[in-house]
Amino acid sequence: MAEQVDVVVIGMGPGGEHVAGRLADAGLGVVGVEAELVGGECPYWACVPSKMMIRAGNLLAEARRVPGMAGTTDVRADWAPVAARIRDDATDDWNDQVAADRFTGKGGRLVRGHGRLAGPGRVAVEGEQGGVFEARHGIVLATGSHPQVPPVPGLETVPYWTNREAVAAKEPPRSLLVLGGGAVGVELAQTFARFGTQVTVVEALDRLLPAEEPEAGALLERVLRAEGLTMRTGARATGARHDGDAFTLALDGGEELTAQQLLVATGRRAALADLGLETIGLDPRARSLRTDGRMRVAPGLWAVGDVTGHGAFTHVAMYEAEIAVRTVLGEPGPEADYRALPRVTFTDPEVGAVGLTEQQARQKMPRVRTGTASLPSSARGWIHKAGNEGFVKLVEDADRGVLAGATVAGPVGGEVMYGLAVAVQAQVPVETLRHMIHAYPTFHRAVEDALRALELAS
Ligand SMILES: Cc1cc2nc3c(=O)[nH]c(=O)nc-3n(C[C@H](O)[C@H](O)[C@H](O)COP(=O)(O)OP(=O)(O)OC[C@H]3O[C@@H](n4cnc5c(N)ncnc54)[C@H](O)[C@@H]3O)c2cc1C
Ligand SMILES: NC(=O)c1ccc[n+]([C@@H]2O[C@H](COP(=O)([O-])OP(=O)(O)OC[C@H]3O[C@@H](n4cnc5c(N)ncnc54)[C@H](O)[C@@H]3O)[C@@H](O)[C@H]2O)c1
Repeated sequence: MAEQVDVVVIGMGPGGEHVAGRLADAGLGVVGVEAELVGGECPYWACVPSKMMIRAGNLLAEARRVPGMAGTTDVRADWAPVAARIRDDATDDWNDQVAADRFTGKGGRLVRGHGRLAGPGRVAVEGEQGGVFEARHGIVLATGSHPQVPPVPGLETVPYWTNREAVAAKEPPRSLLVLGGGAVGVELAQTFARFGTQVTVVEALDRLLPAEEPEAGALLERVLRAEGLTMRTGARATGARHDGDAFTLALDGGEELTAQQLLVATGRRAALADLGLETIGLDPRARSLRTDGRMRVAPGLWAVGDVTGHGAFTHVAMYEAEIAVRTVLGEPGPEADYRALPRVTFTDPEVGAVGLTEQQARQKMPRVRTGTASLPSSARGWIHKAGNEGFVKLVEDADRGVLAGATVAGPVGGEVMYGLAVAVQAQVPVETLRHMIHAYPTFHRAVEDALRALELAS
């Protein structure tokens, strides 16, 4: 016998927790189904602990920049406070009681177990608290994503790390192979290297962060090499093995790389395989769920977060969650709009980007102009000196005279990018940006230089 409720949310990561909490606050009878920890990947194994690691690594890097700028330092890295902070402050030793109480405190009902669709409007939950629920208003799918592991022969048999083991590490490995030079790979590679790990990054494509502007990947590769990391871009792994002590990756061309640990950071795959999608006529092998502007997948079924394929970011999950909430509650508001989607890779230099890259814009728009300015040659970059690498790149839809995208790499690049995100979202004319006053001597003044370069571009 199915239990009648208003809404069932499957997956209580950032997206699902937001939907479930807001709907419970609004007085609906909400069941939140969670197989692991309420809060999902972001607070326990991803954004939050990785940014704590990065903060610690950045402190070390800044201290190492003191000589020649402000005296002398004797820097001895210690992972213990990082591991303790992740265990105690970030994850409560991977215990979600606070998050669970936050949801039930709003009147929600948390059901721990694996949820699966069981026909239209029905969810079956496996687990001690399991059962079958019939949702009067509808069901929200927010099951997030899993690491995608490439079919490298031997890889499936070795005890590699994913982001989960990396953020839970009690000490940094002596040496680390990082397979994949995307956001996870470069953030963690740089951090461990700053704590003394010998790091080699293996990226199949010809540059790091291949989804971003090529200039960003080139800059990061240069900086990471200068920090002592080994880079193998354009390298395909053809085999993996582990002899009990060390991992070996064979590359096409015959080279073999060996290290104490191997981190696989080759992308994520939406968690859709075991969700009963076939019971409502959807393909369980789909890479993502197709949603309309109000996050609807089908009548009475919504999806938010990594499963929608609009960008595997917490801010996307929460943005979509709020739209889904408004849809369920019948509240007015704009539909989802991804034109000004911001991304920040928290390396040092930080890579902030919004909207389209130049290549994406050229595929969509008849006339594109770009303008780039170098940060070290701006007044603030020159003053900043050590650690000033970076640039601003603007991509203009030249027929409309508005920005289609922008990238800011450099110190606090993600923060500097915000002004440009507003410009992309609000379609501020480039002519208006050109006549703004940019405070002196800020990093964002390099935007003015990039606007000048844009004007000179044909
Ligand atoms: C190392 C790393 C660093 C990152 N850093 C950032 C960052 O700095 N900024 C940023 O914006 N994003 C970052 N991300 C991405 C971010 O973590 C995700 O985009 C975000 O967590 C997605 O939220 P979600 O709600 O869609 O899914 P998830 O966080 O994946 O949560 C999904 C939840 O659903 C549960 N679940 C799945 N299937 C079922 C089922 N059938 N039944 C019950 N429960 C189920 C899971 O247990 C999980 O708790 C990072 C990712 C990684 C890997
Ligand atoms: N700061 C942030 O916001 C942040 C940080 C980390 C992760 N994330 C999110 O999580 C997602 C997943 O991150 P990710 O870095 O795992 O994925 P990704 O898709 O960003 O990068 C994966 C990289 O691995 C490479 N690759 C794939 N197969 C390979 C192989 N066989 N050999 C060598 N390289 C291979 C790809 O070319 C790509 O460069 C990101 O796209 C992002 O949405 C965000």
